[in-house]
Amino acid sequence: MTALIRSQDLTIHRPGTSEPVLSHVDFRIQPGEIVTVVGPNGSGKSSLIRALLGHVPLARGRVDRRAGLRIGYVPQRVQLDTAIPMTVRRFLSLPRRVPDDQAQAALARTGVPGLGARQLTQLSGGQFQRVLLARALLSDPHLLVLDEPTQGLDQPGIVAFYRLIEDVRRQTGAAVLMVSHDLLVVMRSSDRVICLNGHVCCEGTPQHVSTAPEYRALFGAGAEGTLALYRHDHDHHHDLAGPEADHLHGPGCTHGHSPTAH
Ligand SMILES: Nc1ncnc2c1ncn2[C@@H]1O[C@H](COP(=O)(O)OP(=O)(O)OP(=O)(O)O)[C@@H](O)[C@H]1O
Repeated sequence: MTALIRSQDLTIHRPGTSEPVLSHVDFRIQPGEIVTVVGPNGSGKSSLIRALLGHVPLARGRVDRRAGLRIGYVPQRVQLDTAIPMTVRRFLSLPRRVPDDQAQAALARTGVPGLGARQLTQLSGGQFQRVLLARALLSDPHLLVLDEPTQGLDQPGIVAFYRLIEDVRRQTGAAVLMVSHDLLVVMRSSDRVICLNGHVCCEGTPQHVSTAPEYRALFGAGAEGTLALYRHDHDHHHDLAGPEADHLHGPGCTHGHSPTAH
């Protein structure tokens, strides 16, 4: 298998119910690819990530991970016990002790050299995200998985963080799977974008997706960034001014298209 991770018909239910959170997701990520998952709140982005990592049970379908695959994961939320003082250096050695030179190299690579002695609670949001990324890089991963890595950052911080991700990909060759709400930056930085709303609504290269009329219908005319994400509704009809072939539907995609809708 050339893909690092592949899912077929991935379906997950809300725990203890038969209510689907995600249905029939066919997914794959190739070595070196940057793939970003976008979608409204509650659309199943984090659930997809967790299912691909094997952290939640599947109701149906399968996930295959390449044998020996090393993954560096930055979860959406990291609970810090602020009552326990912890330096960046110590944090980098959790759960596995790493030598000083590796810790320093990881911090340097993510643009925060010399922060080792700093308390975690004294970091800015952007510095903390970079420390999390440094920790994820310590295992020399084939695949970096980042769930909303730029939440809480301002616009320059977001742009700088994505630039860093691209640098890391270039330097290490690691593939990157990200969840993001930062549509404009996503469009610039990703090889492929997947739009979820309980199922795969559409996917493709950013260039392809951003020029498709269906993209404008999904994300707003002009695709004016983050706000546009909240304006689309996949279970409404989409404006169909172009060839429908430009808009790839996942299996189970239930929304219709109409030249007159919206
Ligand atoms: N452990 C859980 N128990 C019950 N429901 C859950 C659990 N985890 C997720 N869900 C539900 O599954 C749905 C998808 O949640 P998920 O966190 O995957 O969405 P998301 O797209 O990542 O959202 P956001 O953009 O807000 O982070 C939501 O309706 C959520 O309430």
